[in-house]
Amino acid sequence: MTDPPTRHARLVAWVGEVAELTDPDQIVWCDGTRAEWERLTSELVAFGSLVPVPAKPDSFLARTDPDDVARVEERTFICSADPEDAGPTNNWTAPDYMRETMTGLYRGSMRGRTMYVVPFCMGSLDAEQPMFGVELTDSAYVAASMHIMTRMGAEVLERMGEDAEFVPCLHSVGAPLEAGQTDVPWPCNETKYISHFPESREIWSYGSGYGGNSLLGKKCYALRIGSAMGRDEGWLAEHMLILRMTSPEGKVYHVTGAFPSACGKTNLAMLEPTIPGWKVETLGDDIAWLRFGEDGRLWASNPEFGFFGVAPGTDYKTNPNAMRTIEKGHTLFTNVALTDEGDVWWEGMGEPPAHATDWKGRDWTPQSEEPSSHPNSRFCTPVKQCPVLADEYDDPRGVPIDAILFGGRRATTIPLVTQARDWVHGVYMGATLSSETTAAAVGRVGVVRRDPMAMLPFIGYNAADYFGHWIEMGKAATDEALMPQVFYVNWFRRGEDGRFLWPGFGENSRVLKWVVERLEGRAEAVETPIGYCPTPESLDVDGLDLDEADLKAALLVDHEEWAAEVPLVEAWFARFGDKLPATLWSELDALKQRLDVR
Ligand SMILES: Nc1nc2c(ncn2[C@@H]2O[C@H](COP(=O)(O)OP(=O)(O)OP(=O)(O)O)[C@@H](O)[C@H]2O)c(=O)[nH]1
Ligand SMILES: O=C([O-])CC(=O)C(=O)O
Ligand SMILES: [Mn+2]
Repeated sequence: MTDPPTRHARLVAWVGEVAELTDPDQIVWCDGTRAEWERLTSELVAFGSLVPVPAKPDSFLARTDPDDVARVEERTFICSADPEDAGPTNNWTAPDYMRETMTGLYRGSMRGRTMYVVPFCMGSLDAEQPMFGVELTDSAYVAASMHIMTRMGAEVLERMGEDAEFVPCLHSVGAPLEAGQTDVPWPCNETKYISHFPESREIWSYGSGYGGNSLLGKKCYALRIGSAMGRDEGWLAEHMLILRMTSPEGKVYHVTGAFPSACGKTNLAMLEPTIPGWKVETLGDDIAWLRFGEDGRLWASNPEFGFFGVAPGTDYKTNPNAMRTIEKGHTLFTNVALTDEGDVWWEGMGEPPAHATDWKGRDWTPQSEEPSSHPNSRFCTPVKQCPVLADEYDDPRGVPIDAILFGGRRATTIPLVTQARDWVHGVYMGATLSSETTAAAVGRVGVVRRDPMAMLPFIGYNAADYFGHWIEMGKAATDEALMPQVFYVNWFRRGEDGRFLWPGFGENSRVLKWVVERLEGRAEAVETPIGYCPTPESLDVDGLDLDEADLKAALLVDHEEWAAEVPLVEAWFARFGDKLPATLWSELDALKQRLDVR
């Protein structure tokens, strides 16, 4: 075996230990070059794991095992020393027990395969303290995806020097190959573990090749381990898009938005405003790290280098900038359909082709009973290809945040937009956020659950402590007026006939405009029991073909619906016992008084 291309002794020792345990045929240190990308993708094509997408330059399609299509929340663990530190919303297992169990699974698990060493950095390499990680994986699909999703390779290794801190991320698909055994296109294991050790800042993943379970810089590091780091160090790791909005007068605002998986982050981040003179630029579509700047404001940066976006529903009408991003090629698609012309297709992308090959590799026509693409099918594409990417995407400081949006997918109750009265009320809104479940995680779809700050599956510690940390961030501000204003949005309210009341997508720029005008103290609002809501006149609906009754219904604060919400919030808060910050109970009490319920 060739010498490792680094003098980082701890890294070399760890790679050696893992190789000893997992027994790969060879070790490849990834350098992140174009040649390496070509090698990885052509090998994957040769093995049948990737199919070329000839209609798009340098693009490929992966079809996963039909049972390995989404994050597995049931199999995701926070292995803190004390179970209290995982809290009631996480699966907890004692770290020693988890290490023993998974060591058993990893023993020989890379046999017959290559172990890729992927040095990566979440966020800018020029940060004061670059956030390094190293992923060891036996999946070439993961190594290729990391090329897109992260800053990685030889330059990262170089910057790590001889002793930089890094988060060790171990990943195996759990499918060793015995001599003579032929491989399958998508190796994985029925047994899956996505484990996090917040105290030692380590990630161990086993059995799944699907992005959310295997691209360990993303949800595992940047959110679960990141949130635990943020608790200890005074910052926030959040499931948020970041965008810049420029008004016709040239005033610039930065907005983050926390919506649960498959609830509209990527779409809002790349939005094309329908109102004249306004401009939106993208900074991030999934994860934001929020830190105080020297000016006392909260600054947000996106630690990722690629988009891992939901494919279905994406087209030139809904998200033209995502289409333009993938049109440039260099994109890995997962579980979408392939047309006879050699292009990708999915539900919601214009007219269906007369014939295609579906995500399971079967013939598909518009008459087929099943959709052509998995509802959680994805595109993985470089941020740099986004035509509306803001220049600051690589600025280690990020951008100063003016407003934070919380949002969910709720058919009822939650109005189009509500402004919080103050920071603590905003934290209450986030802590009680609810949404219908989606295909982004394995399990039933369409069930309403609390998803605090859209972080339910991603908080790496006790959610009650996390709420406390949010409240503390407000207190830590030199002046609360410097903190972002908080808004609660819902693009997904439905009429009695089941259709969406609000057109959404580009039209959401109208809501952003109201948000900006509230920041400027210009837009009108009515004070309701749940916060400040737009008057129908204060929302710019010029040129919008929208029924007046629908608009009213989208904005409605329905007393009965909110009264019905109260016991659900009570039950949710009760789960945290004494740990729940008392101020959140006070917020609920005040709401009950305003609603006149007891
Ligand atoms: N009706 C409606 N649907 C939307 C809107 N925005 C997004 N969607 C749809 O919701 C689904 C998910 O949207 P995304 O923007 O990919 O959601 P996301 O939050 O980025 O999802 P993850 O990447 O899983 O975290 C897609 O099918 C979109 O077409 C909207 O404003 N209105
Ligand atoms: O993590 C994933 O699998 C994809 C994603 O962005 C999410 O589910 O929020
Ligand atoms: Mn997304």
